[in-house]
Amino acid sequence: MPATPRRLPPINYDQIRTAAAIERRRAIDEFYRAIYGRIRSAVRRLFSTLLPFRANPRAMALDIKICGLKTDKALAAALAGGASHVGFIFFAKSPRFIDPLEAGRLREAAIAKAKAVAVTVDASDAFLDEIVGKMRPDMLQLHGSETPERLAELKARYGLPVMKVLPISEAADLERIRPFVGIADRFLFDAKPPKGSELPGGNGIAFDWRILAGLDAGVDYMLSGGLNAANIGDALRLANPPAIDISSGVESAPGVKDPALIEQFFRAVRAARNTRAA
Ligand SMILES: O=C(O)c1ccccc1N[C@@H]1O[C@H](COP(=O)(O)O)[C@@H](O)[C@H]1O
Repeated sequence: MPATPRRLPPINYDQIRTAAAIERRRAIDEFYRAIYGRIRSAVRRLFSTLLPFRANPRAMALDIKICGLKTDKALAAALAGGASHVGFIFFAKSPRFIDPLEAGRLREAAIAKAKAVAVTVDASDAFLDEIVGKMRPDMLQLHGSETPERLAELKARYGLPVMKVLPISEAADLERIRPFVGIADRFLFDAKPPKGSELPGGNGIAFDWRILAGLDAGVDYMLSGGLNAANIGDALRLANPPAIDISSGVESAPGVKDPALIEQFFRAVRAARNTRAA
């Protein structure tokens, strides 16, 4: 009997096309993986070269807040000097108190130049509503005994960043940062007010800046309290803060800002920073 010719299985072109497509995809993936790997190592090499320059983020920018502004001239001097923040005081007993509507008028000049900060002390919701509505601050400074819960409440209510003030006189006072970490957007360290003072801030009193030298570099804060043109060099050298805040040090009398003193303060800051950079 003649052998029945063996029939070859039909060619499955779909299978061949699929296998070729898979192979092509694999080759393309391989190619991109190799390129991606090279780019990643190049970027890593670049960053490790730059790392020493990133080691001290505080060596770069310095925010400067001029606080307790009440006049166009003082505000103009603060902006001309390069203030990053301008502060308005909403504490009735302060000689720097300003009406929210007037602060709202003044702050217009600062738009796109400096952040406008509303300084409040254990203010009620009603007063804060008025301040936020009339002045439209970029940030709230809480200079009273506000709790972390109150901070969270205010952040949710107004959608604004909050700066919590902590009075400092000894290293142990820095422990009070803890409950506010992750809630406060920034801290402001001020001296404790003298006994009997009606003002929680704006007293022109400094604390020992060396206390801040060992602070974790991740803590963002403003150094405040008794700063002036004569001592700012020492303050920057001893604490190396990311930001500074000044009020009575640029006044000719309580609540009276002096544009010439504001200019002099900025000059002193620049001189101190140039000396340190040299
Ligand atoms: O300045 C005030 O009158 C004031 C009132 C209530 C709360 C805070 C106040 N001022 C803040 O304190 C700092 C430090 O002031 P200084 O430089 O020691 O005079 C000031 O910048 C305000 O943030």
